[in-house]
Amino acid sequence: MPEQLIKICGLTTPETVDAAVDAGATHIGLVHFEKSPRHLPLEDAAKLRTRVPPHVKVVLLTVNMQPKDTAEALQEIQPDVLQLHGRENPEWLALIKNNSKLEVWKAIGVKDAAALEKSDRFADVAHRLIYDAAAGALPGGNGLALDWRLLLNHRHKLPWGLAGGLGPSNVGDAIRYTDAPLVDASSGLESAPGVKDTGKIRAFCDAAREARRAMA
Ligand SMILES: O=C(O)c1ccccc1N[C@@H]1O[C@H](COP(=O)(O)O)[C@@H](O)[C@H]1O
Repeated sequence: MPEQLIKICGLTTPETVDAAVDAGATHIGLVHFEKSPRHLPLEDAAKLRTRVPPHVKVVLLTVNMQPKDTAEALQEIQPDVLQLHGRENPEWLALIKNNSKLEVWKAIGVKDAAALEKSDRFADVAHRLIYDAAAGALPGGNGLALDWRLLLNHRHKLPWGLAGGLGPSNVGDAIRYTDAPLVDASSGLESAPGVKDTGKIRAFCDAAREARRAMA
């Protein structure tokens, strides 16, 4: 049975990082994007990063960040993965991929089948695509789900993950319906914007693993 990959994103406190690790998240996400309620200054992100054991991967999420600032963030936080969640183009990803050992993930806002097809242009320059709802008030983290039916007949050219509006009550359906190898959640695990709920983190991880187990 393949391991269900689970990313808990937008963690901002030591308690919630520990809760995600204890609940069995495979990836934890730190957001460095000032407009987000989950934004972490570099110094705070670097401190949280040190709590994460080596078997859990740290994903740094940025949005349209300039190369110089990106280099500084990578140097300070030393993530395992860089998730680009804005309008970054394939050339920009190629530059990062060719100049570092980082895994590079590209978020794709999926509003229709054409958007999904267009994501193929990242096939050679990303290690994974994260399919999210199209941008709302923020480029992501809006709690909006994409139309999962769009994913059903798509031929994935590289590893992928499902994000957008996932929480404890729908992650099982999402996995059963789309067979997503990785599920990624943020606002659905909060009691208020930017405030993660450790009970929801645990329930999300349990539900995701249970759905995968039942499909084996
Ligand atoms: O979480 C944010 O604030 C955020 C800001 C800018 C870009 C992406 C952001 N979050 C990511 O968006 C998806 C979906 O989030 P949600 O579960 O619908 O809240 C996920 O990858 C978040 O990490």
